[in-house]
This record gives sequence, C-alpha cells and structure tokens, in this order.
Amino acid sequence: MKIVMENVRKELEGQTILKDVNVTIDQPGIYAVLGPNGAGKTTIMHLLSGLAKWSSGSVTINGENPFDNRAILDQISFIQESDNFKPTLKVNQLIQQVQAFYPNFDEAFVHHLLKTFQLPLTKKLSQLSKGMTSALNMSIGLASRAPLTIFDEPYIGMDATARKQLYAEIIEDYVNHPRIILFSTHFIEETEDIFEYALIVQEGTVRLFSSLEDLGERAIKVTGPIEEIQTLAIEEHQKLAYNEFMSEAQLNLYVDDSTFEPPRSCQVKPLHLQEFFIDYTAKKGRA
Ligand SMILES: Nc1ncnc2c1ncn2[C@@H]1O[C@H](COP(=O)(O)OP(=O)(O)OP(=O)(O)O)[C@@H](O)[C@H]1O
Repeated sequence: MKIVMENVRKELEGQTILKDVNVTIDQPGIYAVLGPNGAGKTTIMHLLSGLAKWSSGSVTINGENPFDNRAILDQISFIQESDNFKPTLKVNQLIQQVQAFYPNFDEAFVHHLLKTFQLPLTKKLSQLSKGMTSALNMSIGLASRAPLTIFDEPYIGMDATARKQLYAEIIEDYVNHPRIILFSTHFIEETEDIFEYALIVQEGTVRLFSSLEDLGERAIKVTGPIEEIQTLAIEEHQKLAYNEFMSEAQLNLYVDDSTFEPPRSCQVKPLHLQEFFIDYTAKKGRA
C-alpha cells in the first residue's frame, strides 16, 4: 500500500482548507494524525478514503485516484466519530454487510471484539449508547483488516477502561497483521505508546512527518543551571520552549542533528509526544 499526496490544495466555499500537502506513506505502521482543531485532519482523511475531491495537486493510493473509485474502496476502511453505518441495522446485520464488502474481514476477530466491549448482536445501532457505538465502529474498522485503515477520532464516549482495551487490541492486531493505520486523536498522552509515526497537520498543511524513534532523538528537553542553558548555542528555529525555576532552566528543543551535545552539567531527556506537540504547534511559521 502506497499513499502519495503531492501539492494538494482543497478549496471549499471560497476558503482554502488545505494547501501544499505533500506526504508519502508506504510503510506499514500506526500513524498518529495530530493537529489543532480545524487544522485539516478530517479533510485529509476524507481525501484518502475517497469521500471528497481535492482542488489541485494529486492524491493516489497504490497509483490510483481514490475519489469515488470502487476498484480500491474495499482496500480502505474509514471510521469517523459518528454516522458510519445505518442506525436501523442490527449489529449482526451490519457485520454481515461489512463482511461481504471487505475481503480480509475476520469474523472470529469481530466477535472477540464484540465480547470484549460487551456489545449485543441483536440490538439496532440506534439503540446503542455513544460509547457502545464507538466500540462497535472500531471493532468493524479493525476486523475489516483493510490495507489502509483510517480512524478519525473514533472513540467518542468510550470510557477509560474501554479505550485502554481498544489500544491493546489495535497493537496486538497490528503486530499480527501489519498495515497502514492512520489514527487522529486529541488524546495524545494516552495513545502515544501505540504510534510508530506522527504527522502534525496545522493550518491546512502537513508541518511534520516523523517516526517517533527519530522524534525521540530530536525532540528533547535540556535542564540545567540557568547560566549553562543560556549559553548553549541554539539556532532560533530549534527552540520550542524555555522555562526557569529557581536556579534551573528547561529548554525544549527540536534539534536538527542528533549529535547535539549539551554541557555535562545539563540533563537531556526526550520530550513526550504531547509536550512536543504543544510546543511545536504553538510555534508557527517554522520550516
Ligand atoms: N463543509 C465545509 N464547508 C466549509 N468549511 C469546512 C467544511 N468542512 C470543514 N471545513 C473547514 O475546514 C477546516 C478544516 O476542517 P477539518 O474538519 O479538516 O479539521 P480537523 O483538523 O479535523 O479539526 P478537529 O480536530 O476540530 O476535528 C476548518 O476550518 C473547517 O471549518
């Protein structure tokens, strides 16, 4: 599976929603799609799942234009926050329909997930609670095993225990069946461990695309005596945040070079994804 977005621009009602979106994804992985509200995450996911058309540039999935393209739709599973399936269907009817559509659908796995989330087979979708609906949507999306699986903030209403179970199921299923899973979330802290890559979308464009391994080396916090921190030769664009407390200072950085060496009197630790995200998106206009 290979996703290529080149110079993608999307206009809607005279507004520019996306501009200069350039990204290639060709490795299996669980990708965090992060960004402030209104950044363009859902719009990008709609383009990739064939639900919307872009204004200029190109979007291809395995070399094909995904827009309304029946030939590749069974390769893509898109689960959004709500309105995924017809509310008059019963859970077991929905499973039959989806199973007929997705060639890799795993029936035993979906039943395992329904049991895990205590979802009743014979209830209509309209009779499920918000959290149950999300758990069902996620179960269907995961069991579809589509080579491109897209989850757009899919856990609305799911309680903390159910979300924890969900993350464990995603990881286990991904390990056994690697594929491209895009997952947009605002719950960065609790999801960080499931991701291998992060895309940060801001102001209609993909500002950053990185493996978390690389980010772990480049996104760092340096703490030490104020006078030592202040004398560090840091390029302005690498600085994310600076704070002082008593005689100590903390400098959050996104360094270009993993050979960056702070003085011995300073401590270096990787930034958590959420910390990095907050600092990085607060600092606009960076390359
Ligand atoms: N149908 C529409 N008509 C006009 N503008 C729209 C429409 N849908 C979305 N937009 C605008 O496009 C921009 C991007 O929206 P999008 O839903 O992609 O953001 P998002 O990153 O998913 O946000 P959130 O995190 O809040 O879900 C926003 O400014 C939004 O107002």
